[in-house]
Amino acid sequence: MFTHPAALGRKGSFKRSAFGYEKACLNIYRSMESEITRTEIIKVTAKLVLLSAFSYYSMKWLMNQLDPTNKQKNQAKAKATDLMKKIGIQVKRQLSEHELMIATHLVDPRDIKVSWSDIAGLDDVIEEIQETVIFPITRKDLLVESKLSQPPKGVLLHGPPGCGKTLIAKATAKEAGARFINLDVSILTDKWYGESQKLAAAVFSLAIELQPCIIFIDEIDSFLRVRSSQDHEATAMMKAQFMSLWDGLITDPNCVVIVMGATNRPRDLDQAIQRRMPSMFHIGLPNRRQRLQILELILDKEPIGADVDLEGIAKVTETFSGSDLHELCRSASVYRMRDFMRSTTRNRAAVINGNNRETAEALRPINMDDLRKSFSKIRESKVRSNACIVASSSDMD
Ligand SMILES: Nc1ncnc2c1ncn2[C@@H]1O[C@H](COP(=O)(O)OP(=O)(O)OP(=O)(O)O)[C@@H](O)[C@H]1O
Repeated sequence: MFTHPAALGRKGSFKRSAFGYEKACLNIYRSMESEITRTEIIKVTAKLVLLSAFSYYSMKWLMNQLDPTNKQKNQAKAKATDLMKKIGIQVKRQLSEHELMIATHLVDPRDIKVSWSDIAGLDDVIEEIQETVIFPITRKDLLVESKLSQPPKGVLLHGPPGCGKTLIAKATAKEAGARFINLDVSILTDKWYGESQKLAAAVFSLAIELQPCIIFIDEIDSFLRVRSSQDHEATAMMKAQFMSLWDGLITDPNCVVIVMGATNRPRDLDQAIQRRMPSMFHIGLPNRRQRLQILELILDKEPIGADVDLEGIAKVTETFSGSDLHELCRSASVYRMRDFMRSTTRNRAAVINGNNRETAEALRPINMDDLRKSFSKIRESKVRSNACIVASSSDMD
């Protein structure tokens, strides 16, 4: 209990110290007696508020200056805002800076030039994708009662390179009228741990905000391959986090967000990922009938000579992917341009001077010889890269 010094005894040294103490207390009493005015309280409070605000913004500014990704974030913000304006996306809430970084990977549907009519020989796959992925998105109204007719939350396109996986993914986004995030996973893996986690979370929160939305991950195996004990701890945690965010989509039946992956090595994919991608489509090397359809499509609008035998080319191009067939036709087309340029100096000048009309009128159609030469060239380069090709250009005859 407090005892007033005046109440204490005043004897010897104790008397002296008690006297000092008494004096100090009296000073305190006096200062307490002097009244603190209301204005002074307001002034002090205002000073404190200003000081706190100044410290907060100074710290924030300092942190921004020290953040090495600050410039990148600002550029991403500007780019994403422009892109969303262009696409006509209006979000209900303010996007976080990580969501804006992911939004730079959005694809404007008007920029997707690929539709089903640009893909040949894959009618069965297209039909199945239409039934399982596209109609549940576009005809949601018809299927509102059913919990079983939701689009799958994961779709895997797998098969050898150059056979049309990316074409299918793009056409799916276009035909479904869905927003399309073409996720470059290096944006997640190149960042330090905390940042990667925020970005991974942003992928899903942005997709949910923009739904219906397709998150496309090309070469998904490089990101979500079988987990091993050699995985860096941060990588393992990142995969686990990605999967748990994905599970969030799966448990919400009304959410129309689909993760679509493409891979050349489906076996390298983690089993847990395969389970989350119940719709799997194999896009294999085209067979003879499919190769013919692809050649017909590629050369549809090109001038081709009467001697061109597409059946013959389809026959000998076993192990050619759609991409190889495209290259075969492109390089055949170069031969006719080369012939034209080498025939006269006037023609050469017409090409160099950009006289398009004169050049187009004088160019001969692509003939079988162009295609033969082109085939030999590609076959040779495939043999060099250890591809197994048994046919030769003479088999075309
Ligand atoms: N079925 C097809 N119909 C028409 N063109 C095709 C077809 N398949 C492939 N192509 C041609 O090959 C090119 C490459 O195809 P795409 O990028 O879709 O292959 P991919 O399977 O995704 O390859 P990768 O695994 O290397 O990414 C296309 O731009 C197109 O010119």
